[in-house]
Amino acid sequence: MPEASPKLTHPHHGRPGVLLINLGTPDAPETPEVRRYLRQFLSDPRVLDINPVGRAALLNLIILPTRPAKSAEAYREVWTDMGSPLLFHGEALAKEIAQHIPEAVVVLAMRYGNPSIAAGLAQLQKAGCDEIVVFPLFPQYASSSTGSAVEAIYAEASKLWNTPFLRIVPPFYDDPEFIESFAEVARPVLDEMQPDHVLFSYHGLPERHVTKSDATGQHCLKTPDCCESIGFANRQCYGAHCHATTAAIQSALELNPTHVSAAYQSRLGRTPWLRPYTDFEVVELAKRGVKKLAVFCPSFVADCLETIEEIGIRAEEDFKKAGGEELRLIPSLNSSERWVRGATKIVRRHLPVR
Ligand SMILES: C=CC1=C(C)c2cc3[nH]c(cc4nc(cc5[nH]c(cc1n2)c(C)c5CCC(=O)O)C(CCC(=O)O)=C4C)c(C)c3C=C
Ligand SMILES: [Fe+2]
Ligand SMILES: [Fe+2]
Repeated sequence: MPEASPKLTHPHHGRPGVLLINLGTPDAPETPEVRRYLRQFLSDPRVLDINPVGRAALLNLIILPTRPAKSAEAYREVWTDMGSPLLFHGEALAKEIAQHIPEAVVVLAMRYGNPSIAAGLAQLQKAGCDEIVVFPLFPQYASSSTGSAVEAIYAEASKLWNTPFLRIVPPFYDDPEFIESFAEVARPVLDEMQPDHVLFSYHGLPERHVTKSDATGQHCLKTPDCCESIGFANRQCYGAHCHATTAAIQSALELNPTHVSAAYQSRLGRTPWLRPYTDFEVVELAKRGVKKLAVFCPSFVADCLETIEEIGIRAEEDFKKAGGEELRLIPSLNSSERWVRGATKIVRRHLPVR
C-alpha cells in the first residue's frame, strides 16, 4: 500500500515548513563519535579558514589525534539520559513551536552531525512543505555559524528536483523577543543571587573572521570602540552584534553598567581571538574582589557543552580558586515559555501570508 499523502491546506503552495538549525553535537560522548563530529565541523572552510592542505594537516596531525578523547570526557559531564543538551533542548523547542503554529510542520536540523539538514529537508518535502522558513538559531552573525548554516541549506535545497522556496531568518541579536526572553529567564536567578558582577560570555571567534566581515576593510578592530555602534561597515560584525546584545539585556534588566562586563570563551588554536578571554576575565574579576558572579552566555539559545561545562564547571573552578565565592550560569533560553513565544513570533514574521 502506498503511503497516504498529507492533506494540504493550500494545494498550490503546500504546507509551510519551518527548519530550525543549530550547530550540532556528537551522537555519543565517546571518542569515535566526537572525532567524527569534529572532523565534519572543523573541515568546514568557514570554521578553519585556511588553505585546504594546511587545514587537512592541522586537522589530521594536531587536532584529531588528541582532542576527541579530551572533548568526549567533557561531553560526558553534560550528557543526560535524554542525550546531548543541545539536541534535546532544540527538539523540545521545535515541538513547542509546532504547537503554536499548527498550520506548519516544524523540524530541527543540525549543521554538523545529526539530525542532518538533508534529513530535515527530506522530512519537510515528504510532509508537503514547499515554502520553508529557515531559522538559524545563532543570535549574532558569524560566517562559521550563521554563514555556514545558510550555505548548507542553500546547497542541500539546490540538489532537489523540486527546489523548496526558502525564507531565511536573519540574526536576531537585538530582537526584543530574544532580549526579553533572556531577561525573563535571568530575573529570578539575579533576584535570588544578588550578584556583585554580571559577565556576558560569548563564544569567541578568531580576530581574522571579524576583520573579514568588515564591508569596508577599514573599521573592525581598528579602534578599541569599533563594536560600540553598528553602521554600514560592521553590520555583520560578530563583535558588534555581541556588543548590542549585551547593551540590550543590560538595559532590559536595568543592570548597573559599572558591574557589567563582556568576554569571549571557547578559543581554539594559537591565532588571536576576540578579547578579553573569559577564562582570564573570571580570574581577573575574582582578584578585583568580586565574590558573587552571574554569567550570561547569550551566543547560545540552548545550554550545551560550552555553557554547562565550560562556564558552569570550569570557569566556576577558576573563579573560586582565584578567591571568588559563587559563580552562577544563567540558564539558556532552551524551551522556556517566553522563548517559545518569542521564537514563534520571529518565525511567524517570515511565514507566507495567505
Ligand atoms: C554560537 C555560535 C558559535 C560560533 C560562532 C562558533 C565558532 C567556532 N567554534 C569553534 C570550535 C568548536 N566549537 C565547539 C562547540 C560548540 N560551538 C558552538 C557554537 C559556535 N561555535 C556550540 C553550540 C558548540 C557546542 C556543541 C555541543 O555539542 O554542545 C567545539 C566542540 C567541542 C570541543 O571540542 O571543544 C569546537 C572544537 C571554532 C574553531 C569556531 C570559529 C572559528
Ligand atoms: Fe564553537
Ligand atoms: Fe567590529
